[in-house]
Amino acid sequence: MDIAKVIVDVPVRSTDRPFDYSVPDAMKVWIEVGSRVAVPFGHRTVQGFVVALEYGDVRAVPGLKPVQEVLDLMPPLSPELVELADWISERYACRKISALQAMLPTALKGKAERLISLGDEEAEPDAAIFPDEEWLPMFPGPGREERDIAEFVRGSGEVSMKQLARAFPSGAETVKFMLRRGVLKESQSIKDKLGKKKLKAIDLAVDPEAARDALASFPARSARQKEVLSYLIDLEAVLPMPLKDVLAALQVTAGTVKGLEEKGLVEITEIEVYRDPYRGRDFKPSTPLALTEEQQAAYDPIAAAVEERRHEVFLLHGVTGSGKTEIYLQTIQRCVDQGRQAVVLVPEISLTPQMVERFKSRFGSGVAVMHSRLSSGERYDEWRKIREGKAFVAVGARSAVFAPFSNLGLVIIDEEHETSYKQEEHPRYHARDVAVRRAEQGDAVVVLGSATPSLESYYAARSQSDIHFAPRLLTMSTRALGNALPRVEIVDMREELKEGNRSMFSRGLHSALAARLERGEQTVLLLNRRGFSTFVMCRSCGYVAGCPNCDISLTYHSRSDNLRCHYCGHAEPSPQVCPECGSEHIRFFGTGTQRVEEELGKLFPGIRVIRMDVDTTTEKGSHEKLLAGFRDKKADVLLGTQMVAKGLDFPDVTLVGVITADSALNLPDFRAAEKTFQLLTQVAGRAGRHSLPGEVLIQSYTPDHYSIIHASGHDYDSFVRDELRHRKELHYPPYCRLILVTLSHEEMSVALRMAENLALNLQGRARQRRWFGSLDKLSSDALDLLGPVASPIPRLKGRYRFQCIVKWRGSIDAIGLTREVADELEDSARDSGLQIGIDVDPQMMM
Ligand SMILES: Nc1ncnc2c1ncn2[C@@H]1O[C@H](COP(=O)(O)OP(=O)(O)OP(=O)(O)O)[C@@H](O)[C@H]1O
Ligand SMILES: [Zn+2]
Ligand SMILES: [Zn+2]
Repeated sequence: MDIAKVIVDVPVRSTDRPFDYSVPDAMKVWIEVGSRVAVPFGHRTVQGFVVALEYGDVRAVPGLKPVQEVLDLMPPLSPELVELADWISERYACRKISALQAMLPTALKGKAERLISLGDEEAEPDAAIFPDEEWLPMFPGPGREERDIAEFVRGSGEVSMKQLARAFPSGAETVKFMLRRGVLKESQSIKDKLGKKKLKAIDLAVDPEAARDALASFPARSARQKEVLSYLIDLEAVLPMPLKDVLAALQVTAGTVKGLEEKGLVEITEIEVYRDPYRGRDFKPSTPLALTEEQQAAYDPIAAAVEERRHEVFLLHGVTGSGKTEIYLQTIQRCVDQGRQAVVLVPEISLTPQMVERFKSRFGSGVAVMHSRLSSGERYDEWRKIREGKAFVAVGARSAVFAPFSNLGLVIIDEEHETSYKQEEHPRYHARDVAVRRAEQGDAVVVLGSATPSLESYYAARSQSDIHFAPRLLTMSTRALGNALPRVEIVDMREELKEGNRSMFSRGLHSALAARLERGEQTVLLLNRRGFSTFVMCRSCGYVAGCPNCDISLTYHSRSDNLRCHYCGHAEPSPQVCPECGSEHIRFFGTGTQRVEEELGKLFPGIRVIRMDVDTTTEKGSHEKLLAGFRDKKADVLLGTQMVAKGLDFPDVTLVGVITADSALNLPDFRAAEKTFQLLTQVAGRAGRHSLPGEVLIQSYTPDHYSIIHASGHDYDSFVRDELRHRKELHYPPYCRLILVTLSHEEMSVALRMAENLALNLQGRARQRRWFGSLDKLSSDALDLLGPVASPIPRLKGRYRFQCIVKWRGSIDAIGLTREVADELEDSARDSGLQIGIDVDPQMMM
């Protein structure tokens, strides 16, 4: 008899381990490692995942409960993904169940449902309670209701508690009474949030010969039926086909088909269909381009590793427009030719239709797309296309790293420096590191591509001594189409102010824009909004509208004319007068994209602007519409936030302007300079990509900052040199690794005490193990601790927050130790409402 080890969906720490269940004989063939099952847990039925199967003597384990149900015919996870989940839970100090669930589409997050069926035969309603039919009118009370309920349940065999409540809104008492007496019984089952989409289809019920015979003997008045039948005979090879297609093609009604069905000539069935988010769109097929010499030199080693099925990580450092995408496409082809599959990760915001099109054009319907703007039904179906072997390339955001391919040969991570590859909620994994781990398991190749590689990856490639992985560096320093990188000019905004220009546009940017309008060329304007918000301030007394639950200012939303907190969702109407001093001079501040748009309208009457930001891209497909409009030259300017900086390839864009380059430089984040450099380099790369030369203007209040100077010179190497020097001095990655521990509690004093407690315990234990010490000596194992200090957002959703930062290096198990100390503290403070969050390799320091 088999024993299944199951991780159950009960999100508390004490259940964060496999539980044993016996496997009933009838389920044996269906249960595998990776199966999703329903199991009894306490008094409930919960969903779980089989992480191991063992042969054992079930009789030796008294009280072992059986698996109740196998939820899918094909296990949604492979043994390889189950193993990966285990690695993630250790690497990122998260629960196993949350790692497993992160791998699946939400549609498969089943929840228990209570089902009611008729009870034992003996408990059948007896005559005393169920009055005879003729007496019924005289017994309108519980007896009658009980009979009706029993009939209702008998009719469907099994009904959910919900259905029952809907049919008998006031019958709850009676149902309870019946359950107690055993007339009804309750069971639980796991129900998925979403099913497969089914469509009515039509098929011949007899073989084509017989159908043809029937056709010959049809009465003349059934012309319509005759028409349908001969249509079906002609298309016999593609049956069953969707019923609605037949109805539409022949302009007949369902009644006509029904007639044929009654004659036994056709049958109506159901077929499963995939919800295709790109349905009805034509993708022009594309063929491989002849590679340039530089591309070839980068392509060869990647292709060789793929060919030899050898695990290797490459860092493809190629300037904007160097043709990285073509290399991705051709290496994927190599991988697919071997019968293996490929995953392409793209940051969520650059997963534009233009990007998807490049892959669909080359690989057609073999491409599955996974990102959060799809409906959950579409996402589920794209996922199934992969699981069922109908797709061989998955293009998607972060979570596509879990695409359920059976034989993954290549993972490409475009814009590998993007912080969005780190998930900011549980499980806090980094898709790049997960990809490397997954590729290691299956002898697959990883390509990290970027014009501005993250310092972590670049340093690892250069020093070949990193703890995560040591990629091989491939460099492309020229553009594929042979044109030069655009000329970049820095504009000192302090000078502008001195000379009396108070506008947000410098004179230089103004005249460059005017020239573009004259020549009919296009402009991309970037507003670096990181660090900016459109908050409401009183100009008389300085009052700023803040969130009552969090220590941050509220953001103004013009659409709804209200103020909202981006952290807790609190919303309130925007004030007409200042609540502090009563002044009417209260209005929203900060350089929002809307204000830039207004100003543009004033400076250049009639200018056509497409604005792209969180406000204009919330609707499904809006992103795409805006970009298509710009491509079709329906606008002179594309104005937006980070979204406009990445991946866009428009031939007529000859000017890129950055409104304020340095808004993010002063954020409390040690990566502030790196992010500024990356963003500026990326957006500058949008200009002059084709035949027309490009020009870039960067407006700045700190024009001497090295991140801005080096971005203007397209000088990645110098930037890295300067930035690494700072990181080394201050002991930040890549010279060590970080763990951010955040403690929160409703009472400030408790939060602080606990944070101090945690810091002391951590230090003490690190000392015992002789880990605690200075990070100055680069070669040794070491751990250091910063804090506790108040978090950059000191209060969130009504909870006070303190943080400690663990800095560590070497082969010590700092993650394990941090988790151990945090767990103990949480245990000792049980029921006090203390929450501890652990973020390994944090990307957001807030
Ligand atoms: N071998 C080639 N022959 C001709 N054209 C090419 C070749 N490779 C790439 N291109 C073209 O060069 C342009 C830039 O290529 P691509 O967009 O792939 O660059 P990239 O490195 O991904 O840029 P970015 O990092 O800025 O997104 C595209 O228009 C592409 O079609
Ligand atoms: Zn005021
Ligand atoms: Zn809030």
